[in-house]
Amino acid sequence: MEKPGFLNVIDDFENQLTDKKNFLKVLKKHVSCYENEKEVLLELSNDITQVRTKIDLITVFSSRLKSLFYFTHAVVSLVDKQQQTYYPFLIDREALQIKHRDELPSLLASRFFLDDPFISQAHGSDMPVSFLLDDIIHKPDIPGFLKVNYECGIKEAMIVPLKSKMETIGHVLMYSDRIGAFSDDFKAFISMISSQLSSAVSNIKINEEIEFKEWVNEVLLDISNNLATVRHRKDLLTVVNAGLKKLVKFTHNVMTILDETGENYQVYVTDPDSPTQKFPKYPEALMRSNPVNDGVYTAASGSEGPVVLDMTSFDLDKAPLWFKLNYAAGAREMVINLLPGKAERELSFILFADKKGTFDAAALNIIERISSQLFTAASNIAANEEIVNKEREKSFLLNFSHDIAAVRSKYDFSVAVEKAVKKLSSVKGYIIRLIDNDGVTTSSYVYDSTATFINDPGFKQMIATRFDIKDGIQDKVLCSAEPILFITDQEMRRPVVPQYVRTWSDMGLRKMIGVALRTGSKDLGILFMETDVVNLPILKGICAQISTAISNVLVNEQLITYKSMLEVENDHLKEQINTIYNSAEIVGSGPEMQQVYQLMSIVAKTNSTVLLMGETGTGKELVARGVHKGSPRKDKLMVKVNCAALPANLIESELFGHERGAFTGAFERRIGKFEQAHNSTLFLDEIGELPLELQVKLLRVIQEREFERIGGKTTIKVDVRIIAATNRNLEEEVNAGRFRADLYYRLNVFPISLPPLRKRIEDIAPLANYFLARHSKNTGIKVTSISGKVIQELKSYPWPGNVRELEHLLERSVLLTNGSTLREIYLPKTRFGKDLSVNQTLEEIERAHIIQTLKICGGKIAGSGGAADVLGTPSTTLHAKMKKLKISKTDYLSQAS
Ligand SMILES: Nc1ncnc2c1ncn2[C@@H]1O[C@H](COP(=O)(O)OP(=O)(O)OP(=O)(O)O)[C@@H](O)[C@H]1O
Repeated sequence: MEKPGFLNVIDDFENQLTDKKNFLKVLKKHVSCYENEKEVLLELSNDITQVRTKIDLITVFSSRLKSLFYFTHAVVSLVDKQQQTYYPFLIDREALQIKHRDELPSLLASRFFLDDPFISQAHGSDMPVSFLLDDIIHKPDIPGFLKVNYECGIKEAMIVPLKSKMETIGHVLMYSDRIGAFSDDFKAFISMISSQLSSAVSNIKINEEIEFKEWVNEVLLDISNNLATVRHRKDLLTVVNAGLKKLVKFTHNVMTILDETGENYQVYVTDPDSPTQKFPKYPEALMRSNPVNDGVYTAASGSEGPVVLDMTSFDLDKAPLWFKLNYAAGAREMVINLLPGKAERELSFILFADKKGTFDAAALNIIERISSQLFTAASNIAANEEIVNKEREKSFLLNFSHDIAAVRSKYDFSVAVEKAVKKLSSVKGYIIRLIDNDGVTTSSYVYDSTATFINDPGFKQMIATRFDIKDGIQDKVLCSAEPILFITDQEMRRPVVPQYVRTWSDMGLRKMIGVALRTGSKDLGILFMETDVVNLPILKGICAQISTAISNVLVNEQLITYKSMLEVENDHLKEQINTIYNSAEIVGSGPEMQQVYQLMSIVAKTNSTVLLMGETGTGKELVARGVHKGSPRKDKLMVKVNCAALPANLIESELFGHERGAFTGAFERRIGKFEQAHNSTLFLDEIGELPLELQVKLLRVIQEREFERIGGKTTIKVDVRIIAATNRNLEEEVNAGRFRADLYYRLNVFPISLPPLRKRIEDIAPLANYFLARHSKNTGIKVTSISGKVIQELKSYPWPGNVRELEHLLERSVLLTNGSTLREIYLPKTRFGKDLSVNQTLEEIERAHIIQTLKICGGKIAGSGGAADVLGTPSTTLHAKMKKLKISKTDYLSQAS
């Protein structure tokens, strides 16, 4: 191998071969110099082959080479063949002459073109090239680092090409602040080690590449591990960026998602460090839905893998808002990658950089690898979000159903709805319209009281107006099982625009969702709400519950109205009862009579026919008068006809009147009771006694309210209210053929049964006192009280003649009494069969009384009207007593005495 150092020695040697002595001296010196150089070269060679890292190589330069030659510092640059550039690869920072210059970091990060006037002098050459900086520094396109070196005092530079397989892979750039540093020796020496240096550099580069790849893999693995734990969308980019920022020099990023239609995309998740956050329009950009054919997204669709976009090449005016904001934040290059994998809705991953050329092949490779991990993470998040959403929906609807279950009034309802709807964060306003009773219009029921526009005159008018259901909007909602979305702008283009749509437009309500409110198949109304985001399951759940609540509130409101109506009516009835009770002087306040009063008050005001039933003397006529007095006819006298009192032919005339000469003895025209009772009440007492032939005539008057007098031709129309009374069982009379069924049904419109006195023992004392007071007042006999013994006796008596019998008994007894207290009562003997003797034992009296009562009750012991009932004792007690007193059927089923 030829060694330039050795040749130099020969040259020197040749020059100095002047004499023999000198020759040997020179030879010796040069041989030792050569030996020394050889040794150095060998050592250096050894060192270079040991080089594994940049530091090893730096040591070669800084200690080994510097011990042989003078230079200030050396830099190894590498060539990027593809881009035709070179860039610093290895520097000895300590020795660097320009280490304190501000430009250093940017110079170290820069790339320089191979055709610049500096490197082009040596690139492609096999030998080192040195030159004075003064000679080239003023040339155009001189690289910046050379200028800085020059400014720092560097005077000379040497470029040593590094070659591998005939190709220049880089250069050693050596600098010196002295002219003449790069001697031929130096050049020859560095030439000799240049191929070793090239191998060392390539080894370092390969090592570095391997290490870098391993590191990238490690970082990606880290990201992947961390992504596996991400459950929430908001954490997604934080986790990704923590690793990705180590690998790619992007500034920030964002992910987008397509909507259900596949025609629009919007932000899925943003980088928490995005510089666009500072812009006022940031929230709008977050919410905005952008068409996929907006020019930017279009560039990515259809392409497999990441697409790099030069942001400066877009027309900003036409670009989507998010693009403008990112541009304004300094982004100049972006890469957009549609996430691989089958997702329901396409996701994209977008990264921004402030410098063009940031996203090189290596960066794109990493972005592509991250994208597939992102897809898996997003799928996990989507699954998690679905679970969380379902849970949230469930608990939301549960809370709402709790609130709604407590709703009783419209106010409660509006509070519950407002609370629930406000939780659906995106709702800007809502209104519930209910279908009116006419079934063809709707009216506002409740609306969002917190909305900003509620005081607007247009809104006020909208809630005060009834709108036709068939307006193309409301009917559309009511015909649909699903919520319907109305875009206000589109609806405004209808030929006929409903007034409320204009109000939506004026209020800035852009998108209105209409949902039918119905229970079962019955439509109640519509919920309109303005919202961007609709959670269909929640909306449907809310509407189902709202519908139930509305129908409950409406029913409740109706009940409250009815209740207050009933209360008013009840008060009125009570008043009427009092009037009737007082004016008719009906005595008795026991439950049986209370019921009678109740019925009287209900029927009094009407024109209904009343049928009074009850034993003789129970007060049927009194009640008839009470009903009349409580009726609007009270100002006219009630007319009474006793159907039992007259023979059939006379009753007819009595009822309908006759014309003169109608029959023998009819000397004058007679006005019948029906005519007399015109505009008043006709009381037909003892109706059960009415002869059958007259029953037909009566039936006609009752049905047609018209009749003719006997012998008369003109039909007389009357307005008569009929109250009939009987002590017979009319049903039995009908069955026996003695009473016409049709008349019975005509009369039995409003039956009132008067209880016998024995069934209302509690009324006996008040009645007795009442009659006593009345009688003593009428007769002037001052008997003012009744002894307890007498009251007891009165209570024990069965009163077959009822109140009338009591009234008469009191009359008689008062006449026979001395003193102011009635102490003796003269109950009819016949009822007990024989006089009660003072000689009788209590047991005998009791036995006789029970037998007598059993006889009156026809042998009936238990049940209504039975002896136990009359005696006011439980039937079991009566049975026991009868057994004890040896009362058998023969005692009471024989002829009643
Ligand atoms: N609850 C009462 N309070 C005061 N007096 C009463 C009461 N019930 C009946 N009387 C009196 O008893 C008598 C008989 O009553 P009333 O003529 O109304 O009975 P009635 O059922 O129509 O009898 P009849 O079937 O025999 O015609 C009357 O003098 C009446 O004033």
